[in-house]
Amino acid sequence: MFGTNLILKNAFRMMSWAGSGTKRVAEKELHQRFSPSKKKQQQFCWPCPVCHRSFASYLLDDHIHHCCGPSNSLSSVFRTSPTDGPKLITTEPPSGPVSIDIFSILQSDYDTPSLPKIVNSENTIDFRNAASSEECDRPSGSCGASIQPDSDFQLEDGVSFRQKDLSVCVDRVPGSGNTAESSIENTKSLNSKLITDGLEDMIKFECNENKEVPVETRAVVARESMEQQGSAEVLKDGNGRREWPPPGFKLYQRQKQSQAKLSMFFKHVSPAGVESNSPVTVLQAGMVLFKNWLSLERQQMLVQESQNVAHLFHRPITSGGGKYHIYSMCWGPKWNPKTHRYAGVGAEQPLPDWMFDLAQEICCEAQRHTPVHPPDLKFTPDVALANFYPVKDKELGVIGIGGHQDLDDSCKMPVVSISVGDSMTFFYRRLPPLSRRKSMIYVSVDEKAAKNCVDGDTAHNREQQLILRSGDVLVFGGESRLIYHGTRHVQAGTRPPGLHMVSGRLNFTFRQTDGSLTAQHSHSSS
Ligand SMILES: O=C(O)CCC(=O)C(=O)O
Ligand SMILES: [Fe+2]
Repeated sequence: MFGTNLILKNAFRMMSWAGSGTKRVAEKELHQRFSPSKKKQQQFCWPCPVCHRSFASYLLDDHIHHCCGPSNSLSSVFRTSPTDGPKLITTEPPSGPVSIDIFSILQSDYDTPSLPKIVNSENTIDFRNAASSEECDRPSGSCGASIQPDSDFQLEDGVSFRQKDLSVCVDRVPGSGNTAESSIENTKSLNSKLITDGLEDMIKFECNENKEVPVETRAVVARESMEQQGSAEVLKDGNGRREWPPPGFKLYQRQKQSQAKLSMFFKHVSPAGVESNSPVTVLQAGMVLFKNWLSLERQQMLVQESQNVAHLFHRPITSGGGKYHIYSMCWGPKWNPKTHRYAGVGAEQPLPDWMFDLAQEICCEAQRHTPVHPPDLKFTPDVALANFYPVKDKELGVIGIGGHQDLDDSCKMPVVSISVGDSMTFFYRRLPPLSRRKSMIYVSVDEKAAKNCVDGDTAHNREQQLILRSGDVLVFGGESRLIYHGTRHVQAGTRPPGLHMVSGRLNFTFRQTDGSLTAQHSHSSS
């Protein structure tokens, strides 16, 4: 729509190991130069679900033990029952024991973030400064490596791995423009391929039939800026055994491990979410994240506004006739949950002025960082959609919104999204994945980009994930207005202690309809 080419040219840049010009530096020196300080290793923190203080991931387990007593007592911590209808939100401070769903934090299942693990077993992967990109979060700029399983497979985004290939992933610091230099110790003859993709560089070392990644291989990834350097080490035992699935990976469907099926195993094992430490991050053109932007007071005001209209929250109907596992309501034009259409006349619930002002203020701020709308226009939101995500519950099943594009409203204007309450993972891609493109109507900002993507999923279209916490604000417009996005796993007990709200997450999205009041709502089933 804005004539933007979404395909990153030269996304796959071939780098020959032998001819890459990578500086060979003595191993010891590499260690000193590229191993991040202890402080950096500790950068990635998780909040304790009970006291909400943050701890380095590897300390959290211990802390929870001290904070809540022995782990068996945690199992008796009560869960909140599913909230519904008018009882959606409480303005009363919680009394009695803090309500947490400790299992969703401590246990790793396919839609629950696994705590980062640093595995040092003999025959598997030893991450010098972080964990594998596929299994958990890494501190920004760090890297992880993994030896591939005993069969060929293809990642969802079309990157294929042959047996024994090695991959090393490094977070990119958004906006830095730096790409990684790579080398692999002990190995002179492996081809390496650099796959650059938004937030991440992945270096794939290709083995051929005669050459495989030798025992005790050290892959070193160097970056131009010292800040972003790191190293990862991959160890195999003398027999070359590897653990399958790799630590932290979960096979969620036991099927014949054909090449096609293997890719399914990797579907939900990508990091639980990229956590940005900086207050403002331009994630890609037209998409900006403001961390902890909204004061607790204004978050509480949004909770209160939702409380005032709690009776209007309903479970929207999916296109298949089922019900979403979330509760929604809409300020502005009346939105019909059955037809997924705005009624257009007679606002059922007018958008409060202060919320309008807030959305406009955020949009102006976003526009200062990246174009989220045409410069000659002003964002005048007339719709605010509130979604309430209860914590995961047996009855409701998996909570979240499946991948979709927001097509109901003016695509010239951005979507301004505010998160309040428990944290949740937000995933996005530039276009729907190939598998979904066959079954859904999708829209691309740029015809050419869509055409280029038609035959496969390029690394450029790789899924990215964010953890949206209470007070975080995300704006997507301009070139990112039609991102394919959705939400998954609410992290119970992660909301700020001062926020008087039951477990779960509230999300507010402000949009401008521009009279396009009959467009079909595009949510897929959750
Ligand atoms: O909850 C969120 O962060 C996203 C909600 C969303 O995508 C939508 O309402 O269309
Ligand atoms: Fe959406």
